[in-house]
Amino acid sequence: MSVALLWVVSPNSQLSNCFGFADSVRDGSRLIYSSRSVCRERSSMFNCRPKKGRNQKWNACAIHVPEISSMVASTADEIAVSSEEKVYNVVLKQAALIKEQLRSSPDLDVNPDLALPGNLGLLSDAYDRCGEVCAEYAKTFYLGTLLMTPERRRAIWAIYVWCRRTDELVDGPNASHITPTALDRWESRLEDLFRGRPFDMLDAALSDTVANYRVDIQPFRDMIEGMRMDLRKSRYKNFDELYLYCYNVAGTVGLMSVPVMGIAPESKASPVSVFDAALALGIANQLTNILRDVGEDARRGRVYLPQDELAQAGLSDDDIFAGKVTDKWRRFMKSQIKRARMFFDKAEKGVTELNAASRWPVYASLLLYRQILDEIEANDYNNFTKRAYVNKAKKIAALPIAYARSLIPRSKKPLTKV
Ligand SMILES: CC(C)=CCC/C(C)=C/CC/C(C)=C/CC/C(C)=C/[C@@H]1[C@@H](COP(=O)(O)OP(=O)(O)O)[C@]1(C)CC/C=C(\C)CC/C=C(\C)CCC=C(C)C
Ligand SMILES: [Mn+2]
Repeated sequence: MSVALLWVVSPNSQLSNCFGFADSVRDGSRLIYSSRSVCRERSSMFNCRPKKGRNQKWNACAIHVPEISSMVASTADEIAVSSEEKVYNVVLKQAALIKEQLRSSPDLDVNPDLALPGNLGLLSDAYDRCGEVCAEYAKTFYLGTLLMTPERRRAIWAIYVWCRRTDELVDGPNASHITPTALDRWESRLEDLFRGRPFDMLDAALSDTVANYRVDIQPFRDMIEGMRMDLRKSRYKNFDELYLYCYNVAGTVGLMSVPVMGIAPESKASPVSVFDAALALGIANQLTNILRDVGEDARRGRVYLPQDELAQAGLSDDDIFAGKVTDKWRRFMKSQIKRARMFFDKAEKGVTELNAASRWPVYASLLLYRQILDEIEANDYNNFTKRAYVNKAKKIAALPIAYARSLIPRSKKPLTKV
């Protein structure tokens, strides 16, 4: 006989609340847990974790938050490890690396000159080239990086360029020739550059960056895994699967960036909560990207929206291919937008914990990307034939707002205490 332990860990307080035990848990008429099967509701706002009781093995935890949760179900006593849990383990590892660094050299978050002296000129050219690529592909973001210290700025450019090149493998002009083997080769190049053996000058810039900052290889490997997912998959069963994809292709960017951007020395937030906020920004951006590109992706035979949520809304792939904005579609989109906004809200709380000079580009990208959701609404949810975009005037207006917000001191109530 198994029971459900209703366990909620609030991400903002790290307080755990046990809500009690049950044989079955229902949300209205929907059974979300029964003692005969293990069903776990996942949510990003509430970390549900299984706990062992004194005599009982608690099989599940459950709390239903319809807008942000999805279900991972398995049979018998086995507990399926959700994507959120897998990703959270990566977050914990990144936070541990930063903590270790703060312990060993609390005042020095950059180890400035690990580069070989003879190569400094070449290295500087390599970083300059990264800056040029960044300016070409992401002008606003590039402008934002100019406020950062020169060391941080060039390191972020190097990360940007590696991410852009990785994305181009599956999204660029040669995408149709990209095979899993090509991605394996890209991954061994990554391993090499982390060992100080870069393949080309752009890799050399990243090689130098990862030698100078506590940047872990795992998020980079995971991004390549996201690209593999794009090669083998064009449907996502539920939000759990989509969450993993979003982590791989975008949440990873947040995890790579925090060690370079730096946590403010006066921050009282735990490194875990800052990485968690960075992860949330990546997830929010990717969810927004998916909501913006529904029509475009469908024309490439891809549907990133969770299949189970579509079905619950009475929709199917055919409705997406038909591309008709109906009330059902509007309702569905409203709930998807709501979830994306929740991730943005979570991310926003973390921005002020970053080093002051790194906040502006992050805030700017958050405000600009979040506005795409407003534009989808303004288009009456027609993301089949209309591309939601933020016009130049709105973009320009967002920049001083982002700047002003990045100057506001950290909130008195930190994300989570250390
Ligand atoms: C300040 C800032 C934004 C820093 C990030 C710099 C950086 C290294 C960016 C790399 C971005 C990149 C090229 C990712 C490859 C995969 C990809 C294309 C992801 C999509 C980006 C949007 O790009 P676009 O609109 O051009 O999409 P299309 O290719 O046209 O479809 C993504 C949607 C996600 C990118 C993810 C981020 C920008 C997350 C950034 C998070 C942080 C910097 C963490 C901030 C820290 C806290 C505490 C909030
Ligand atoms: Mn897209």
